[in-house]
Amino acid sequence: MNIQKILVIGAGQMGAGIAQVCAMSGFDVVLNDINQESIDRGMKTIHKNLSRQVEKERLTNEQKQSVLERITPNLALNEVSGVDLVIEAAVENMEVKSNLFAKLDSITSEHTILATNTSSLPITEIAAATKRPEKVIGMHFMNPVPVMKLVEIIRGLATSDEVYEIIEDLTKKLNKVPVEVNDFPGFVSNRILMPMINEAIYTVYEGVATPEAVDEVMKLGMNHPMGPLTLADFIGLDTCLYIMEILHDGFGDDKYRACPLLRKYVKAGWLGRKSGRGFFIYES
Ligand SMILES: CC(=O)CC(=O)SCCNC(=O)CCNC(=O)[C@H](O)C(C)(C)COP(=O)(O)OP(=O)(O)OC[C@H]1O[C@@H](n2cnc3c(N)ncnc32)[C@H](O)[C@@H]1OP(=O)(O)O
Ligand SMILES: NC(=O)C1=CN([C@@H]2O[C@H](COP(=O)(O)OP(=O)(O)OC[C@H]3O[C@@H](n4cnc5c(N)ncnc54)[C@H](OP(=O)(O)O)[C@@H]3O)[C@@H](O)[C@H]2O)C=CC1
Repeated sequence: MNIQKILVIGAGQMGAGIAQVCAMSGFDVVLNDINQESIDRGMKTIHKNLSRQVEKERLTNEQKQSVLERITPNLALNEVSGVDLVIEAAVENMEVKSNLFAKLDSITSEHTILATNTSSLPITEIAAATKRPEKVIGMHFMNPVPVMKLVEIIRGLATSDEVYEIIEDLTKKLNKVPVEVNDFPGFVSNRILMPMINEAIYTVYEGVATPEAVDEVMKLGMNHPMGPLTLADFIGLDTCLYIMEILHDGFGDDKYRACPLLRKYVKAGWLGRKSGRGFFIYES
């Protein structure tokens, strides 16, 4: 199948990044969200990223304009047609994703592949909300999408070989590197990354060190590009908490219990960079 038109759902940090890289690789993109403000914010981020590429003389102004023209913002899923692939990047919540996939199943053409950028939820369960589980697949991009090379590709129980190959091929066309992993909570990336972030939060919670000190240790001592608490703020503390809960629930092992300090911050609306405050404070 020849993919030409891609619908990206959710214009948050991941959806905007995915829309940008798809448009930069020549695909027509529809960027959907339930909220006009999120669409505006997402489009502004894409503009900013492309302008930086123009300043660095990696793109011409004309190329920037044609990338932008390939992205159509959208607030009404029912109005979208002719889509070959959907990449869903809405909030990390099974109920939201199941409802979305059931709706997508009823409004898209029979040939349309339905991919999810979920960072931890079971692909098989999301696929079960549709009547086309063979066409449902996990396509897990990393943040920031325009920079990070990896895409984890996850088959659900029923995902067909043909769909897997189409998505692997598409990932390469987006200049990313596909790595296939099995459908287990958190896949590989977040099964390893998130317990480290959670442990960094426990280290602060138990008074072992300040957030600044924890991050310095991991940056200077382990050569991580960002300390784990800066990274948690960057990912979004709400998303980190959802992922820990999915790991805890999915494996039933207390080693994945979310730190109470993480819960407290999320309850306070301290979601990290996107809300202006998390472990650190950010200027907007
Ligand atoms: C939660 C999940 O499910 C899975 C996940 O995504 S987990 C998160 C995975 N991501 C990470 O671990 C990121 C860790 N951090 C990093 O790799 C680096 O800090 C970083 C790439 C984000 C920034 O790199 P840096 O060297 O510290 O900063 P900087 O020099 O400003 O940026 C490097 C490049 O990235 C670009 N960049 C940085 N942040 C960006 C953003 N948010 N969006 C787009 N581009 C960005 C810069 O423009 C720059 O590009 P050029 O080299 O082309 O000029
Ligand atoms: N943050 C990260 O580092 C990574 C996240 N992911 C995954 O990507 C997904 C998105 O995360 P992220 O971009 O960080 O989250 P954000 O909170 O930045 O963005 C999510 C966006 O989706 C919108 N949304 C919520 N429900 C719907 C819906 N039913 N239809 C359309 N849009 C909807 C939200 O609108 P509103 O704000 O109005 O609720 C928001 O604009 C999650 O599944 C997450 O686990 C994957 C890899 C990395």
